[in-house]
Amino acid sequence: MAVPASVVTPPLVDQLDIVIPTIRNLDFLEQWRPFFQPYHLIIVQDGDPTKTIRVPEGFDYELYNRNDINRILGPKSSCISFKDSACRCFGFLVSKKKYIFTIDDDCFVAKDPSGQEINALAQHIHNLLSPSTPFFFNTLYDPYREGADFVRGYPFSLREGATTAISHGLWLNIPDYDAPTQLVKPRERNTRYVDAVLTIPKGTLFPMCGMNLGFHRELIGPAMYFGLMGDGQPIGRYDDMWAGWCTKVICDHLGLGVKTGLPYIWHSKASNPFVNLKKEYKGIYWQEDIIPFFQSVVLPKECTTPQKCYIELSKLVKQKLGPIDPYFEKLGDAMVTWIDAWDELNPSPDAAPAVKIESAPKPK
Ligand SMILES: O=c1ccn([C@@H]2O[C@H](COP(=O)(O)OP(=O)(O)O[C@H]3O[C@@H](CO)[C@H](O)[C@H]3O)[C@@H](O)[C@H]2O)c(=O)[nH]1
Ligand SMILES: [Mn+2]
Repeated sequence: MAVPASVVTPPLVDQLDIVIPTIRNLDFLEQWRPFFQPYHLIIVQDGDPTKTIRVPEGFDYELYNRNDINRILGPKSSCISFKDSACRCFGFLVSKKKYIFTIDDDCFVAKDPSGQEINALAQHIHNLLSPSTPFFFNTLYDPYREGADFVRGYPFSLREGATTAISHGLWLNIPDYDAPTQLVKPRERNTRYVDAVLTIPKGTLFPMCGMNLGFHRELIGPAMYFGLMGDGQPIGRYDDMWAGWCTKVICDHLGLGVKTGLPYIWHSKASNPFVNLKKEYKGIYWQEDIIPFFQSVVLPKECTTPQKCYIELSKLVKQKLGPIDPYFEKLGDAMVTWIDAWDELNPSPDAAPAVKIESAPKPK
């Protein structure tokens, strides 16, 4: 007998948090209510902490503003950006769940070509719970998808695939273009719905956008730091790019998979290209050196956890990118602070307690 929809437990409902960075209101949640309501939200309020962000009724959430970040992290709060969507990584830090889905507050429910509303969260969960194929490219796309498989010539020894660590979704309407592209193509809209999920091959970097992103927090969360951006920093809007480059080289090293493609969201708001250009221009120039750096990264085999990989990467960032600009020295140090904060808030089960637990008073 079919189980009524009302009693079907949504997938990973107790193992996944939804992280939303915001400087606006959260009315967009009304459209996502059918898909998001069963899940716990972590809202990271950026900008003025005295501003009240209204959360629609009926959602289970925790909300953190800058005062909370400073209170919880103390001096380590210096690694969390202010006045940039990079602040979202604080939500990754304080979550206690196995998976994260992060979405921007100007991203709405999109429709597939049949007119069906897309449950982006469900698709990310499917992507994360099914293997990736980073070691050998399957030309029929996702072989684990209903109605597809591995094609002739695909080694059987590789068909088990790799555990998926990241699921990178895309956007209809406003594409995530950089400022120069936005300036020359102000009216371009993405209307192309490509019904595919691809594994990004091992050894290949990609420009990770943070607006519609799922990841396995336990496997790669420590590397999902969105860097030093926004207020007081020489660069902005490279938060997700930085996290994507760091996580991809670490996923490659640890044998984890990264997927891109479905699901689509409807991205509604084009940010100001002139403001974006001011934030991005150093990144556009620096990335011509940053990319070759990440392409050259080789992590030692002793780096068996994302934390160890990340600390090793921070040393290389300072050593190899520091000569470009003192910013990278600061960023390398902030990467270490991030890991310290991660380990403080997420002590591993076999680690010594983060704080000394006073021995219980002896019975009289
Ligand atoms: O100072 C800020 C600015 C924004 N936010 C929140 O972050 C997301 C994204 O903001 P927005 O939609 O205005 O910017 P986009 O240009 O569309 O974002 C793309 O560029 C990346 C920026 O690095 C971002 O991840 C991409 O999606 C919204 O939720 C804002 O409310 C903020 O917290 N602080
Ligand atoms: Mn946006």
